Amino acid sequence: MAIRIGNAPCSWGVEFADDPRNPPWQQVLQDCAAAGYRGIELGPVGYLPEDRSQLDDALQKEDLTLTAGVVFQPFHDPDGFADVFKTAERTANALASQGAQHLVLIDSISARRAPTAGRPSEAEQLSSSEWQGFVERIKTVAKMARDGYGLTVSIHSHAAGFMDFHDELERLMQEVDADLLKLCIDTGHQTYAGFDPINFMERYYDRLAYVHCKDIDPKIKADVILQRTDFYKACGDGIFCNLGQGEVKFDALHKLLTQRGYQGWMTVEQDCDPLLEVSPLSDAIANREFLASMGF
Ligand SMILES: O=C1C[C@@H](O)[C@H](O)[C@@H](O)C1=O
Repeated sequence: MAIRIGNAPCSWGVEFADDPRNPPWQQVLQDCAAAGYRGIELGPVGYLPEDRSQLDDALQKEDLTLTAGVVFQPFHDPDGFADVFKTAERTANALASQGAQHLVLIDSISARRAPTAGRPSEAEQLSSSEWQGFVERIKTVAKMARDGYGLTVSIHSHAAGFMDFHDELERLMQEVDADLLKLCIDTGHQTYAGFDPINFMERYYDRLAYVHCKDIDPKIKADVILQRTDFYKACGDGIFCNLGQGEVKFDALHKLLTQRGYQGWMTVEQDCDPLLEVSPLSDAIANREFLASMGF
């Protein structure tokens, strides 16, 4: 199996399954296939049909494979964990029923962290007991998905959550068993957080399970850091740009992945705000063409 390229519903602005601004899911599958991708992520569970045969038919119609799913939820919040766990189980079930391998865990955006996205030295830290609970909740979900559904579970750092900056990801890697928790590198979020995703990937290559491809506009990043802009405004300002137009070194990514013989999916994600003037289909086409020009 060579490197295969997929996309994800968030590139069409889909972040919450019940958001009335979401495009019809059939449209997303159709666009994704038309733009040249062979795989699609699940998106927030409940957006794509949870009925197995309905989803089967829809994927087959577009010649798409379901690749992975994210649990983008507040792992930092002990009071919300029952809901997080239920969402994770539904996601794991939907993935396993389609034979998708990857479950990706992401601590969602917190009001305590959004104001300091991109600025590790100013960001509020979890207390030591909060951190312990946070790690336990990640482990609990990972065990459920690995042992109950046979999935490969990885952590994904994300701007404005409590698993974002280099030291946090490093600490988690050290504290959680490699058999339980793998790594999903997101080239955009790690660049936004101020560290080099390719270096980190190289260091932890043995734990690399899956890759998300995003790019970051360096001028907008510099400006949001200087102006102390919060995460939401940074997204609205267009910090996540088309692949190849930002500072991520996709040539180095290609070199590393091919040298190491990476086999599996790599997913393009270009988060967009559906309230702005966006063109997900043309962005998806441009991103696929760019990756092809890099040898992917
Ligand atoms: O993996 C991801 C899931 C998305 O829904 C999220 O908004 C995005 O930033 C991301 O990296």
